[in-house]
Amino acid sequence: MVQAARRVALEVIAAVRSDDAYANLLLPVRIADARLSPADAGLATELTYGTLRRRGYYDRVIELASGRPIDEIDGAVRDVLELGAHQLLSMRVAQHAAVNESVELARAVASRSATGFVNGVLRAITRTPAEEWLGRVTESAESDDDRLALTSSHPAWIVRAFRRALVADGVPESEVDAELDALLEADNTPARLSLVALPGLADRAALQRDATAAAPATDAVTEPGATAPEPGADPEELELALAAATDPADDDGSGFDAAPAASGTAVGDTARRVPTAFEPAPLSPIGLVAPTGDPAAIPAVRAGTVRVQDEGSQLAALALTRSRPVTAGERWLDLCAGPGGKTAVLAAEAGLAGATVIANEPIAARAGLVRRAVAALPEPPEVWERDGTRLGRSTDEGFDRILVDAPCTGLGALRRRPEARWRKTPADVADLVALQQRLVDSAVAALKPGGLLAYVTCSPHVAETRGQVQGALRRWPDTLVQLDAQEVLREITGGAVQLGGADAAVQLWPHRNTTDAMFIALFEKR
Ligand SMILES: C[S@@+](CC[C@H](N)C(=O)[O-])C[C@H]1O[C@@H](n2cnc3c(N)ncnc32)[C@H](O)[C@@H]1O
Repeated sequence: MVQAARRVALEVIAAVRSDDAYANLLLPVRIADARLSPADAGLATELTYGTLRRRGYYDRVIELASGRPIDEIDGAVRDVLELGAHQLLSMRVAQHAAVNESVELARAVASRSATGFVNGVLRAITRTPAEEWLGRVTESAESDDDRLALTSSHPAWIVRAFRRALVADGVPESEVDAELDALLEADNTPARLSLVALPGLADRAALQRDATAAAPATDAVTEPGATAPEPGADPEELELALAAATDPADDDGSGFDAAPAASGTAVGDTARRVPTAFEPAPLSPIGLVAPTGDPAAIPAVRAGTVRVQDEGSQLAALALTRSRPVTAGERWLDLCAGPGGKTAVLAAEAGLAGATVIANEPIAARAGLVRRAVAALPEPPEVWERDGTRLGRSTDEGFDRILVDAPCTGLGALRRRPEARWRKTPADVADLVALQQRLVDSAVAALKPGGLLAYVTCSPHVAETRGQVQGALRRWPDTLVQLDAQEVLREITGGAVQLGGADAAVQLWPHRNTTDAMFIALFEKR
């Protein structure tokens, strides 16, 4: 009998490979189906996330240990080998348990001959210490970026894109290698749990009280299935999120930071543990962070007045709402709103200042998530389901502030989605850049003279960030003026934010700011 945690992990890893499943959506469902104990749920999460994140490295080790190119190994066998390699090289699992359970898994999912192969390869891995494997993998690299790609388990094109983005953000040549190392490492480290208290609806002190009240007296954990393993992951919402996430027009680069996919949080270590050690977020004036835990245990989260949201996303929304005082009656547009994380912040801020918000999201399932995200607001925003690229020319009334939180590669949020790095290709960048440009042009058309535009991505790729800013200023030389988003962010964070870049745009980084790598540029329409 294979331990249930390993079986669950293998099922999810296999579904990610063969059905393009999203681990952070599927895993909670499988954990609940298998009725895993909290300890096993934590183990299954570590096995799944760790294997998916580091599979690039494990594949090279498997090639070296087996003498076979990874592409020539059957997919199901490869899944088992990667899972076994993760236990042998990165976890403190007893070698015999890792090997024997892997052989049993191979027996269940592959041919009889595969069990011997799995046994042989994993035993070969055990004969060399983990540090030596690192040395052998490093030696097998053909260039510096190739070495970094292998050891940090990222595709080489992403390593190169990060290097260019760091340079574009003003990192001196002599410091780029160290920063790149730190950035890649941050992608392999689960994010802290990050929450936003919606302005006017919840406050940070109340949340800290709630969290303490919800915490059990001992270090107990909640029953599996008794609370949602991920924020808001009740079956209905999960279904919606799954529908949205599997929509081919979407992919996961679109920044699910407020829906169930907020899950890159450190659920692996202490799945379903009630978060207790809340602290005010270091940067966001409306944020809180906790090392780990299940936010669904907090009443305010269940009520929708407190939401899971990366701190960088909070700052992006606040950059638009707080860059200058709001005049009552202003009309705001969230052009690419799904699943609604930033809409909720915009709408809460608008509610306090007497502005109104319209949220737009063309994918119906994601528009549904936007409606849910704002359901706790006394006056929820109207939700449109239009193509944002055409919206600008087709609206009669203009808007005073527009957020373009553009569909992007999501390269800035890889720590939250363990498999995402293997799904992206350079070709995605070209398609998204063209779409982003059309969305910006549409937003400019929809903006009133004197209105504000925030262009935001959860990617640091230069073509999606500073390239888009330069393009917009080139296309709209007499219309757009870039504002100093760095100054705005310094103001919002009370000077706490550490920024690079000699220009007016903001690039946040996981290794520097402990946020996703959000990019924020602000413009005013003349
Ligand atoms: C980065 S996500 C937005 C995240 C969201 N602002 C939040 O904070 O939760 C980008 C969104 O743009 C949507 N999108 C894709 N194509 C679009 C289009 N042509 N017009 C408007 N939105 C679009 C995607 O479906 C996705 O929901």
